[in-house]
Amino acid sequence: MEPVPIPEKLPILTINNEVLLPGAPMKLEVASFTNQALMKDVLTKGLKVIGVIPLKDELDVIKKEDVGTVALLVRISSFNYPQDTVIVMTIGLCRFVVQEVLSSTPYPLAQVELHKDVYEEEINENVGKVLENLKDIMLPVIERIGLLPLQYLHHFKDLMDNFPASYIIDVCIHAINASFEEKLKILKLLDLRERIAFGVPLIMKFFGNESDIKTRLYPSRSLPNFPGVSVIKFKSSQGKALQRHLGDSDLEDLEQRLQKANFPEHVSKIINKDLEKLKRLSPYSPDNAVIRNYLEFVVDLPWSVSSKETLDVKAAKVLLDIEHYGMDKLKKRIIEFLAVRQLKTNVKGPILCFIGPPGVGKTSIGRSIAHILNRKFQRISLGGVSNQSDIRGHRRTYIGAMPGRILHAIKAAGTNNPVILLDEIDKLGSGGYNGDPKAALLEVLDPEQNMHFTDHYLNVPFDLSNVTFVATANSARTIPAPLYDRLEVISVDGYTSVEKYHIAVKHLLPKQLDLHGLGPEMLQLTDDAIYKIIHEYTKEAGVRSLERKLAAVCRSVAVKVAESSEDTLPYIINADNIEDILGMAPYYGEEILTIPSHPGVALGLAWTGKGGSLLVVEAKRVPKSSGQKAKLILTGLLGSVMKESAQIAFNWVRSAAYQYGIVKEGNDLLEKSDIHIHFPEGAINKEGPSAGVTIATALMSLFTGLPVASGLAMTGELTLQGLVLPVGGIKEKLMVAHRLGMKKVIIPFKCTKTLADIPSCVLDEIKIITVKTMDEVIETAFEGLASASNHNLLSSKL
Ligand SMILES: Nc1ncnc2c1ncn2[C@@H]1O[C@H](COP(=O)(O)OP(=O)(O)OP(=O)(O)O)[C@@H](O)[C@H]1O
Repeated sequence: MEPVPIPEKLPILTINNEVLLPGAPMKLEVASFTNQALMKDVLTKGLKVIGVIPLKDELDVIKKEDVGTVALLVRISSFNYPQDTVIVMTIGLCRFVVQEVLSSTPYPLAQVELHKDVYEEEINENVGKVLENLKDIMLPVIERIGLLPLQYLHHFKDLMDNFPASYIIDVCIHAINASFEEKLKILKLLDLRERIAFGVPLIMKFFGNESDIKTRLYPSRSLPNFPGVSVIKFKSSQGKALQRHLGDSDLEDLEQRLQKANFPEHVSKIINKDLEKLKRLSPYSPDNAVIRNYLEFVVDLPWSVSSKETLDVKAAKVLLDIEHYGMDKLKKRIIEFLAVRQLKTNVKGPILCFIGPPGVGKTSIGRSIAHILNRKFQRISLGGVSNQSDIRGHRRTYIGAMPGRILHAIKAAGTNNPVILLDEIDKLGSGGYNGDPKAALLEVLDPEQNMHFTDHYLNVPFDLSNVTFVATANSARTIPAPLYDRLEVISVDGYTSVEKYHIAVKHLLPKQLDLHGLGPEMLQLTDDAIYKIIHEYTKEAGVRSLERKLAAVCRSVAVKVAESSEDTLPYIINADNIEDILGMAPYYGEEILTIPSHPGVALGLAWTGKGGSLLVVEAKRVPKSSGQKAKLILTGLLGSVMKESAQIAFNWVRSAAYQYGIVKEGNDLLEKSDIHIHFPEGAINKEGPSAGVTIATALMSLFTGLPVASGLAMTGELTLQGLVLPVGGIKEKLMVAHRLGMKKVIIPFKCTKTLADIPSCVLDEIKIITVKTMDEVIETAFEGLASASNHNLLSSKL
């Protein structure tokens, strides 16, 4: 085998908290920008050696006289999931000293001088003896405590024989896992005698029993002196021996694993071909790492490993109740889904898709399904995935090619029948330059096709028909239509304060106490403290922020418990002292918003993927510019549908103005001044038709000068005829109205049936008024004043 040429100009990889010593193997994770740039060049130019310099601080730069180690690159693997990472397997060859830094971008390049250690025939007999003894002592210890990875241990003795004896001290220091500072000092000591004098005590300290090891190391004299040490030469062929050994041992290991794996027939053929090719390739060929990574991925895939499914519907009910509070409708549907599976095992059931706001337990219900079925669970986040290759992998011809997320998840699960949760399916990006991810996902979800799913990287079909897919989304509106067709959508609603309280007490708090090593004997939260967190510290449909706040309380109390004596326990957190931990309540007094004191203001209810929210509508007359026509001005980051519904509401009011006595016959509202309608929280996108009735009510209030009844909110689409059409998200809207203490809510008549889903505590406290027309809305909003029969009364107010 050819010796490795070591150039005088070396590209430099910098590392922190670690030191690569000559003779020692090391796995380096390359993350920094400059190091990644270097690895790119290594891959494209096929470099075999680089320089590695340890830096104390990430921000340090390399300079003249720095000492580093020439590193032989044994293997490079790259991953882009879950994030871009390159892992490099290296072995230190010899020390070098930087003579000049030639450039620093995109990565440092330095003129170096290789350090020639003293060795061989000229080495003093005493030094040689010490090193030999050290080797004899260290070998069994290294073997016993597993200080080196198994595959290196195997050839450790051979390596020691092949390497210059001067490396023994370096390898031993590496093996005893000395501190960063100690290793750095060893690296910088260019004189072998000094290295031995500094290193041997460290090794003795590691063994603990100093006197014994000292006599074994130095049988003839108490301390060595090192006369006669002179120059030695580094033989690069010695590095080769090391590389060869490492390469072979890995290959043998891989071959054995491939033989043991239970591949389907069509896969075995391809694997054998690749394995033969790998054996023929030089270890320096860039193809070597590519084929090796591929084979390692293939062998790790669970071709024939599956979990044994246990399904007992009765037990499933109990488990669902233990793991989740409430969610009755959802639990019922899951039980039906499971019951069908129990009766007909090979059924290609629907793909359940849980739709609801963040933090309502969609992911954790998916985990429970896996638990019930006794299968492994994996979650794939589809948010922002815009390339087909994310799902289906890259072809192996690309540098840094990777399998797709589906096979990654299968590999991580270790079984071929896990439950895979496709999270945020509504956030799937639309086709990138590399193909549409939707098409790939459709194939994954299609029971007719997914038994032959072909990932581009794997390049042979993998059977996905045993995988149970479950999906989640925040809103059904944005799920691509072809995918929506394959899903059975189940909505998971937000929680009322009472439900949140029970979830906190039964699930979130015990979980957080456990995670922080606390028990109820150390920390107790009173009910009013929990309600205060729910009402004043969080504003959400789910319970994610609530869980975070409870974690913050546990963290803070954990510190106090650690510092205090037992007689001060338990810490009782109540509504008064919670501010000491969580700071001022951010949503304190939010209900004040719900009192529209000025004419021209009305309160609507909106619904987004994040849950329900209050929508304030403000209308005002403003002087028009002279000589210009009066106009309608709309502001508040509105989508096109919302702009249109504002136009409809305005024109309805315009046409009904005479009937309501707002203008005299033949006059128009838009004659004298501009009308400005604004939707506060102007930085938040607003879209949809459901604000129609609210806008019309705000305008009626403006033109009549009558404030809208207090504690009233509304939702409904308005037509030009003045009809009120049904809208979505009624449950979420009523929940937010309840949270904010609203007394009355107007909803379209056609939404009456959705009231069956609303918790009784909400219906008990809010009066629901169902309407078919805008006239009925006005009747309620102005408490009877605004009906046509009050024509004259209104006219007199103008
Ligand atoms: N009904 C419930 N009973 C017990 N715990 C719950 C319930 N609902 C939510 N949780 C807990 O709330 C936390 C957040 O839930 P999870 O992560 O499943 O929300 P999600 O709906 O998947 O949110 P996202 O859409 O943001 O992914 C988890 O710790 C979960 O266990």
